[in-house]
Amino acid sequence: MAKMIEVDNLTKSYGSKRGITDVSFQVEEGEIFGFLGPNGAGKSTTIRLLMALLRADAGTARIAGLDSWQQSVEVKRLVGYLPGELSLDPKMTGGQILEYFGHLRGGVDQAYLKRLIERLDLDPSRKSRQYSSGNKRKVGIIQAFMHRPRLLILDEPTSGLDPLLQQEFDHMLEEVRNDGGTVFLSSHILTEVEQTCNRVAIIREGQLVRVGLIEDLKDIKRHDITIIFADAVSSDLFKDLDGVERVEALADGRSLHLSVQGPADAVIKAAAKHSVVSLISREPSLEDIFMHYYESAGQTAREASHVVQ
Ligand SMILES: Nc1ncnc2c1ncn2[C@@H]1O[C@H](COP(=O)(O)OP(=O)(O)OP(=O)(O)O)[C@@H](O)[C@H]1O
Repeated sequence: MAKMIEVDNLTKSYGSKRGITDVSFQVEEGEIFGFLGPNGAGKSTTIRLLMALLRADAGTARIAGLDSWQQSVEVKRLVGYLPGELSLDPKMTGGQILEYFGHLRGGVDQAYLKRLIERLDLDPSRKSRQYSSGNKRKVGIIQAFMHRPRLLILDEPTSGLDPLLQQEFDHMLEEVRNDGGTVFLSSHILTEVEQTCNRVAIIREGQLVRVGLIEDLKDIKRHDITIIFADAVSSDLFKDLDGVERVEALADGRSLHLSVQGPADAVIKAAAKHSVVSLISREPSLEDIFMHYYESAGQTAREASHVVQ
């Protein structure tokens, strides 16, 4: 399959501040590729280098075989780009802004644009200064999709979108996938990337720590589960179960807090033998997951062994 994105040893520092170092990965045409990392990891820097909004200190970025920096005009033509922070003219309405982007690009199918506006439930008649951050994000998403680009580069596209709109956005990605389009999207939320992407690169402190299939993320996937029982239940009943890494008995004597890696099946079955008042499961932040996963002394070897393209 053709390579849509090829990044080779891309490096950028901001003076003495770290940006990204030696980042290399490839995205095939037709992939929905996730770029996952905690805040400040270097996602936006990588994306801005891909879009030639920044110049690399070293390394290259190519899109559809074109050099991002040398052939930036051609590159921008074939990409739909959603920046992390979109600045919109506060005096213009959403509709005027989209019309303006449409003129710049040319050839925008007006019926498709209208459908996108309806699907994301945007009121295009309001001035952008009146828009909430979620509405601004909608304008950004629509302008990225509106000319049906071969490649979508989306920097944290769903931040600020409510869950229903996130679902609609997922459908839009699915349609792009079915039409053979390619998507590169960044996120700091593991579950979000899991739901929409087939492959993922993980960046941490400016360096790639992994590139692989979503299925291969099982070992870093964790859940924090809190179970409140009707009566006291000993933590010993849970500590040796499959996937349980840690159990803590809370001060009320009836609640347990567990950190579970992988499926929670064994925990749920063990809990069901008792009277459960409530069970709350949440995904820890990527920062927490990384802190746990990479805290061992063999960090470098472990990271290096996972960078498989
Ligand atoms: N213009 C800049 N000047 C100085 N340092 C910067 C600049 N832009 C980014 N950095 C630094 O580069 C590193 C990577 O930032 P980047 O914005 O690429 O991360 P990110 O993964 O996109 O995170 P976020 O989701 O918080 O934007 C951070 O340490 C950040 O402080």
